[in-house]
Amino acid sequence: MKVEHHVRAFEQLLKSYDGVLPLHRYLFTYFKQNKQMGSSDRRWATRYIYSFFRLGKALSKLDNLERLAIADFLCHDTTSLIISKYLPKLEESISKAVNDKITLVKKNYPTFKLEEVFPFNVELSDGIEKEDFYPAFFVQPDLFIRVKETHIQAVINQLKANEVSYKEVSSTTLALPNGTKLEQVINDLRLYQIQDLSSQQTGAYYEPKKYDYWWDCCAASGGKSLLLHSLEPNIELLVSDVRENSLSNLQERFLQSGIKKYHLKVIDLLQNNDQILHHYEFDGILLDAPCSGSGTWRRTPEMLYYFEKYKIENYVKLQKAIAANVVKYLKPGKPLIYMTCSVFKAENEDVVNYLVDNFDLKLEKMELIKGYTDKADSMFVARLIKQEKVG
Ligand SMILES: C[S@@+](CC[C@H](N)C(=O)[O-])C[C@H]1O[C@@H](n2cnc3c(N)ncnc32)[C@H](O)[C@@H]1O
Repeated sequence: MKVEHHVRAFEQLLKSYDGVLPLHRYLFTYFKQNKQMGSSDRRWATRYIYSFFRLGKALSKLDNLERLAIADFLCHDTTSLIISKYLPKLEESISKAVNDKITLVKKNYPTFKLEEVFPFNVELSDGIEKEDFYPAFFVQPDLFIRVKETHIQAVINQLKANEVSYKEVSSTTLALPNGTKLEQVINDLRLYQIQDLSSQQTGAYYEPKKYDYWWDCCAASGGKSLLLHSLEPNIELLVSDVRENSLSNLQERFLQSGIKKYHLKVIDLLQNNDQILHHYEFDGILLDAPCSGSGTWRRTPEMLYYFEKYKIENYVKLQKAIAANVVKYLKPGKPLIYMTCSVFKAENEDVVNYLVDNFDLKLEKMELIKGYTDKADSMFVARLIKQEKVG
């Protein structure tokens, strides 16, 4: 295959994509419409476009193909026709560690600035080390599954039988190579849940008790609810979201997991919901808020290229409004678990401070879970306790 062929396929794809749809969904339709592309074409085009976006806005004055070669060099340990043609001097270093490759790129392109990979001049949450955070964008995260402790050996046996490599992260978590077709390997869907490591780790903040009544108020397809349920199956649970189709996915997943007893409502938390909820009082609320998703952009690197800073403020408004609307349904002494998959302080600590300043809430603990050191997403989680009324 000729390099010109690779170049043409990449350029056409880049020109046609505008950042509106998530890239993986766009590619699915694009390849369907471009049936002349064989499986090898599709594989290379996918690799190149993802590599390209992982470079964010770094070296933006260079020609796109040279940028692509640099990006592909940083993201992969096997070479490509584009690297051979546009970056021959670095090709022999392809298998070096990412940080060594970054040093080489800096030496050859003195204008290369790592901070332009994540080009948002915005304060990050406490504890993020930029020297680890930025290079992580060149490394594809793993696929994580959550498994019941009692089932983990059965899952491992099936992975071994199918020669799928895995890492045991904990007694309930396995890391697998991204792109593993799990449904072809493990036929019993009840045995595992796909859930990022950092999402799983938020569970340490929930602390549900037997017979509690919990509300997952931005439940989407139920990832956090399923985690909550695995921590304490004897709870009553209300799940809600503004998007009805997400809740259909949730129903499907709950069914597969054998969970039959729960309440489900479509609720828009920007509206007054006293009519529907006036008699509710919860022992715990999970608020996994809509957010920029900046902690997950290693999986969706197109966002490094297309996200616009002004949107952060819109998310913050949404987060504050939703939180304000749910706190009143929490019993005194009980926790609101505020979560985002953002690394921006404005969506994390600043929202928590707003909640503490404006409502009867006391911060018990909060943390930015740094997935970038574990080939995972990053998540923020805070546990806030509603104060007992005095007098
Ligand atoms: C980060 S996602 C939740 C993910 C989910 N908890 C999980 O673990 O898979 C945020 C959710 O908030 C929902 N949302 C956005 N605006 C909302 C609103 N006004 N009222 C209720 N839910 C809303 C979105 O539909 C989305 O499903």
